[in-house]
This record gives sequence, structure tokens and C-alpha cells, in this order.
Amino acid sequence: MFRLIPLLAEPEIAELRAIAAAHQFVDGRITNPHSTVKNNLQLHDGPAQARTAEIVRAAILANDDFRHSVYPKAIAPAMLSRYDVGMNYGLHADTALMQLPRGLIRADVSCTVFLSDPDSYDGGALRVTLGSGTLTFKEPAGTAIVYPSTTLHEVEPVTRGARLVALTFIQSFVSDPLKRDMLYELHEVAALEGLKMEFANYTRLQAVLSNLLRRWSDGP
Ligand SMILES: O=C(O)CCC(=O)C(=O)O
Ligand SMILES: [Fe+2]
Repeated sequence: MFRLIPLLAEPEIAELRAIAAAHQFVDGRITNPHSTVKNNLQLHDGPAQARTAEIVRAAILANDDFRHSVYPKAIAPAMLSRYDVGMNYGLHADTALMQLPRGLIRADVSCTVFLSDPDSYDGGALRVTLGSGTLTFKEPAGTAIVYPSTTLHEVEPVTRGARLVALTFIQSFVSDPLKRDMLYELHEVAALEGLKMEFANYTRLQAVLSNLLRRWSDGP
């Protein structure tokens, strides 16, 4: 499932931009030393990184659309990343198991939160390969694109301005993307149509949803 989710409001966007402006970024290869395609910058300053992670995590957990499309079980601390002119991230797949301070997580869903106004830079779109086609995302500030970590994807070179994003990876309670999609669809239909249904039938539909989630989730 590919979902565009309005995730951050103006004050959060402003705070993350201020954090980015006030700190030194380092070569993004620090977290992927063997990558030959990664050509961007990351922010690793302790408190600034912690605050970034807190803002993004709180927004994810408070967002119904995010919760019902991703079913987050573990959220990697979000990291600010900047692509200046000439920077890009070539075609790659995300690592399946990521070592985080609190242990390993399996990346099921990848998430880019756009923080720069799209008009302020050229290039820098996220392109996700889907079979013979490609999906391209260059979204307004505050919007998150969530996409399966199983995909090959890349960030086009920036040719003007700078592209600031917050990046995170999420382990889902439901590892199978198709099952996640079906749960999301069923939840949407129940939410949109439920009030028009006979209450007894709506209750049965809710039971099916809950029982599917019980059957398909990894735990705890
Ligand atoms: O900058 C982006 O939008 C994506 C970055 C990415 O693919 C990654 O960090 O693995
Ligand atoms: Fe990636």
C-alpha cells in the first residue's frame, strides 16, 4: 500500500526546520557505510535527533490513517536528512533487519516525511519501482509517503535548492502487505458505511475486522 498522509502540522514542520537549520549534518553513509548509491546528509546530534524522533513518533501514533494502514509495532527513531544540489540516493532496497538502540526491528514500511516546500527545490522526487512502472512522489511539507520496504526506490538528484525530509522505518504488526491492505480497506468501508448499516450487522463486521487482526498480527 502506498499512502500519502498529512502527518505534521505547521508548528511541527517549523520546529523540525529550525532543528535542521541549527545543526551540522554529516555524510549519510555513516549509517550505510557500504552503500555506493547513498549521497545525502543526515543529522546525528543526540538531543536534536531525539527531538526529531519524538515529534515524528507522536504524530504517527496520533494519526488514525497511519495506524490503520501501517499497524505500527516498532518505529525506528526518525532522522532528518538533507539533499543539497547534486545529491541523490540511487536505486536500492531497504535493509530488512535494522539494528537500533533498543534492538533489531524488521523494516516492513518505509516512510518519508517531506519538510521542504516542493517549489523551493528542483529534482529530489522519491521514485518507487512497481514492476515495469514507477511511482513518483514530491509532496507538500508535512505530508508523509508510506510505502512497502520491499520495493526498489531512489531519490532523484536535487538540481536547485535543498530537500529536507524526516525518514523512518516501521515494523508492522501485520508483516504481509496484502493483509495490511485488506485490513485497511475493510476498516475504511466499516468507517464510511457503518452508520448506514443495521447495527447488528455493523457489530458483526467489527468482529470480523478484530478477528482478522488477531489472526494476522505478529503479537505481542
Ligand atoms: O529520502 C528519501 O525520501 C528516501 C531515503 C531512503 O530511501 C532511505 O533512507 O532508505
Ligand atoms: Fe530507502
